[in-house]
Amino acid sequence: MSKFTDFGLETDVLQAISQLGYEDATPIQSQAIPVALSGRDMIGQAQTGTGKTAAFGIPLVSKIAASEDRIVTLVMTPTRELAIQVAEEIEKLGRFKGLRSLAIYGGQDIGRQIRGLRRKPQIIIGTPGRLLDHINRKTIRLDDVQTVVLDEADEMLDMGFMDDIQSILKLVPEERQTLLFSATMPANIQKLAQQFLRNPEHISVIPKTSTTSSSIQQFYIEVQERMKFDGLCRLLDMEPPELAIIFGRTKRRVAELSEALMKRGYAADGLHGDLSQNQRDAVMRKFRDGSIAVLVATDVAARGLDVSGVTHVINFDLPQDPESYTHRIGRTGRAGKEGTAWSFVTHRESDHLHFIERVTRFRIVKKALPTTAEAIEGKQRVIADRLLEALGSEGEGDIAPFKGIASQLLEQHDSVDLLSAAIKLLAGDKKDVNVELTPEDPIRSKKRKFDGRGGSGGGYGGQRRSGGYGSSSGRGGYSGGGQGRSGYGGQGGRGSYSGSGGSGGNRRPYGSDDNRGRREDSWRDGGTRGGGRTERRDDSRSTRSHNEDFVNI
Ligand SMILES: Nc1ncnc2c1ncn2[C@@H]1O[C@H](COP(=O)(O)OP(=O)(O)OP(=O)(O)O)[C@@H](O)[C@H]1O
Ligand SMILES: [Mg+2]
Repeated sequence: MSKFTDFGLETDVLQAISQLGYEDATPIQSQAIPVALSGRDMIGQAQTGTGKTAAFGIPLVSKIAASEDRIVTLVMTPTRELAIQVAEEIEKLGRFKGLRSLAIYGGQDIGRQIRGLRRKPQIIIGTPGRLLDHINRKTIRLDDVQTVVLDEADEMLDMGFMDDIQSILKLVPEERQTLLFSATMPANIQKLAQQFLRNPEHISVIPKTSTTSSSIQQFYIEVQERMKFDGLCRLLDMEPPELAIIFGRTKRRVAELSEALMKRGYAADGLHGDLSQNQRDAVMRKFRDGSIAVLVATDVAARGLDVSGVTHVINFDLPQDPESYTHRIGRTGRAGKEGTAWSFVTHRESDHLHFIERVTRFRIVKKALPTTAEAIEGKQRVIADRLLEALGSEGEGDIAPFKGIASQLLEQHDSVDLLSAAIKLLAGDKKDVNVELTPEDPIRSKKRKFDGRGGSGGGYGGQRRSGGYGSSSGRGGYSGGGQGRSGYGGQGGRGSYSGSGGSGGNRRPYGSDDNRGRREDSWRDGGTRGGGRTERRDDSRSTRSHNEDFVNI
């Protein structure tokens, strides 16, 4: 564990860190910041939610002179939401130095971005497609870039951004520093690193295998496909989340599911790649400010998103890969908080679940589908709490104006009957509202060679936290005092596995057996030439994008 003052950072940067509420560096920050400051290339791996953004953000802002008026730093992220979020954190870190950063992503008015570029930002945070658009329009030049960060690099490859990343990096001077960060390090990352990084330092802060404390409790429920929706409603009723993210496999699935939840009275909305960027931004805003409690999303929300207060992640559909599972559930249990992850597994998918368990070395505990009685009880508990809250601690609250009618009603009716009727109304039960979901096929397990002993072939970073925050076990055990946000614990071994179809660094080939295939953002992010999905490319892959199945997040 280190103090931020140990790194010899400027006062302006230290002030920004303290304003963010960070007291001590997390383990990945402790290890990565000095290396990144030294100018070396680096591969950084640490669990979800442990502060990787600041681990590269702090050295980035430290290295840039306030007087600089060229683009000297380029950060690439796989999704638009992540570009926005990382840009916000970097903006905050560079604020007192007066640095300027700009997010560049598809779906946003390019004119607005061009105006932003006139402010001469030193740091650009973008998705590869739109970055290339700007490069081609000559609105962005990369000749002066000294540092490149690839956040969630494996995901960018999976989304089909390899060619774009290569084209972009070719335009960045070879004399540069390249940093690559992710929570998971599948095999294709090694390949990318070999190509683009020079003698990188590997920093890996991942916990030892453990069956004990974890900040994320993980459960699965075996359920028939047609029972999933009712099961989900029962789960949400039994264990009402503060905020929950529910992952569905495809855009259609997410659209149907979010609509169905709304019909049943849940404060939900959907996030997927068929929405306009304005709609996507609006949904994220509502989720961040708590006006919706349930975000239903495709894997577009699986990576990097940091929303505080997410208590539950629910895999309505299992993800294709163990990495995806790790990233999805990592949307909860962040920055020292606890979280719960549930996964629905159809009978035919149980092998796939066990594959995920084996690779990630998570313990995912089987639970029964909540019963209707448990759901009702959970819901009633919440209503009872709301009633008591309205009553106020002194028994007064703001209820005085209602007392007259309450007394009148009580003269005519039994008090228990009356209160029961009030609870029934508050429950707003809409379980008779008819909803329809198109059934999904079970996911097909694409088992890969798995080597649980760990090793050089791309160590897999599990999410399991051996010591949790404030742990005294494990290197990097950390205990935060005071009012700041506290840190992290645990470090250790890892397993590894290697992909079978990893040629060209893409683990998800476009073959017909893969119902995920190339993902939406890779098409959309360049979409300034008419906004269509296929405009950007005329190579053979474009044709596939006509098929919804290949463009589904
Ligand atoms: N030193 C720190 N002390 C307390 N909180 C921190 C610290 N550093 C970062 N955080 C907070 O931890 C949360 C997670 O950080 P971040 O999003 O960078 O995680 P990450 O490791 O990139 O996760 P993911 O793998 O999901 O992308 C954020 O809310 C961030 O503000
Ligand atoms: Mg991150």
